[in-house]
Parts: sequence; structure tokens; C-alpha cells
Amino acid sequence: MTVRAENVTVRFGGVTAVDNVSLTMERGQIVSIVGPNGSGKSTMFNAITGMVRTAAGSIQLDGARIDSRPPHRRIALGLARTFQTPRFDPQITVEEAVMCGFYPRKACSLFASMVRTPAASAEEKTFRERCGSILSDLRLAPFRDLQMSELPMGRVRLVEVARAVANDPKYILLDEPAAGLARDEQKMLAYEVRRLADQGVGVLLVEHNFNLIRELAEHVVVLKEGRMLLEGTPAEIASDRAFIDTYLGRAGQ
Ligand SMILES: Nc1ncnc2c1ncn2[C@@H]1O[C@H](COP(=O)(O)OP(=O)(O)OP(=O)(O)O)[C@@H](O)[C@H]1O
Repeated sequence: MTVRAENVTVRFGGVTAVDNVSLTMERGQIVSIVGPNGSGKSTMFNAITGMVRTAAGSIQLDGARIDSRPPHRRIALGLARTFQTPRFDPQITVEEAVMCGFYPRKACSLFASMVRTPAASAEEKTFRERCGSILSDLRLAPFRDLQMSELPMGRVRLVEVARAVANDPKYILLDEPAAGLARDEQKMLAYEVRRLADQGVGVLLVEHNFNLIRELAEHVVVLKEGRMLLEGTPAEIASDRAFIDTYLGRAGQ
């Protein structure tokens, strides 16, 4: 049970944003992609989730090619993601934002929901209860009725994680989820990410905070200028001279 990206290349006009990169994420495993700004991390995410077209290579989910499937089909197959800069309607509440995450799982039709058939009401109730528990896991329950525009960006990122979790994913791709979070919020996020992995969810994490990576990731892939520089455990990566020079040295982390 894996997501396997093999020899993926993505080009934007003359720019090769990702060049022949491979990575594998198993269910229950936390894999991290690191690299300086512009090294292709988000583009690799976008290739896996179908937001950009690959020029070469293949992407498989649990053994089946998904390269030609649109993003919503990949979501339905259990691939959820968060965005570095989440975009929510500023006027919806935190609860409404997380409830959006359940829609791909809805079994009842829109018509059934509108006329409130018993099945649709029961489904709505189940989703609302699950939403409540996701909000409290991510310590967002006190903000449930606030509008998204009232939250600082760190918490907006947590709502984004909550929305992705609502989709009950097999694999979740988190794009810098800890950016802008206070230390205690980062710890709580790390705990939740670990818990997701323990429940069998594969996690792909783009993160600049190497302490968090060291704490969470079992495997790290380092990108530089779109290419894979090296891969290994956080300890192996952290002691590698090429990594220290490229990432820690130049990026000033
Ligand atoms: N839609 C796009 N059109 C053109 N070029 C793009 C596009 N998206 C990314 N790029 C280019 O591709 C390269 C890789 O960008 P990408 O955003 O994947 O890097 P990143 O490692 O995620 O960076 P950051 O840490 O700043 O988010 C960069 O040179 C970037 O300018």
C-alpha cells in the first residue's frame, strides 16, 4: 500500500521545476521533502495530487497508475493535501470550512440533503460529530464559530489540516503545516501527524523546520534545483555535508 512517484519531471515553459525525482510513501509512514526555496517541493506535491501535469515519469497509488486522473478523482481514491497558503471563503466559519472536507465522502445526493431525508440527516449528524472530534484533536474547538477571516494564518493552516483529515485519507500531503505556529501548537500538530501515521495514514510532509522533521519523519528526500540531492533518515541527512552546505548553509536554517 504505497504512493510511488517514479522519475517524475515537471516543466513550466523553459523551467524544469522537478527533474527525474522518485519517492515512495507507504501507509503509516512519514516521509519529508526538504530543500531550499524554489527547489521543487510544492511542484512535486502538485504532480502527485494532479494539480500539474507531469512531462515524464509515473505516479501510482496502491499499485494503480493515477497520472491521468484529475485531482478530484485522486482525492476520492484517498489522497488528501493541504496548501501552503490555504484559500477559504473568509466569511465561512471554522466548522463550515472543515465540513467541506466531508463532501467527497458524501453518499447521499444533493437532493436528499436538501429535502433532508432520514439517510441524509443521519449522514449529516455523523459528519458533524466527526467534525467536532477533529476540531478538538487539533485544538480548534474554541474557534468553531469564528469566521475564517478572524483566524491568524497559523490556525488557518490547522483548519486546512482538519479539512484534509475530514476526507478520511489513506495518504495526506502536508505543505508547510507548521509555518506560523507557536511552539506548543507545533508540538500538538506533530502529535496529531504521528497519530494519523499510527492509524495507517501515509504522510508526505514539506517542512522547513528541521526539528519537526527530525521528530517525525522516517525518511527524508532532499531536493535541490528540482533534482534529488540525497535521501535517508533525518540523522543521515543532517550529517551529510552536501545537505549542510545546500540547505542549512545557504538557506540559513
Ligand atoms: N506555475 C508555475 N509556473 C512557472 N514556474 C513555476 C510554477 N510553479 C513553480 N514554478 C517554478 O518551479 C520551481 C520550483 O518551485 P516550487 O514552488 O515547486 O519550489 P518549492 O521548493 O516548493 O519552493 P518554496 O519553498 O518557496 O515553496 C521554481 O523555479 C518556481 O519558480
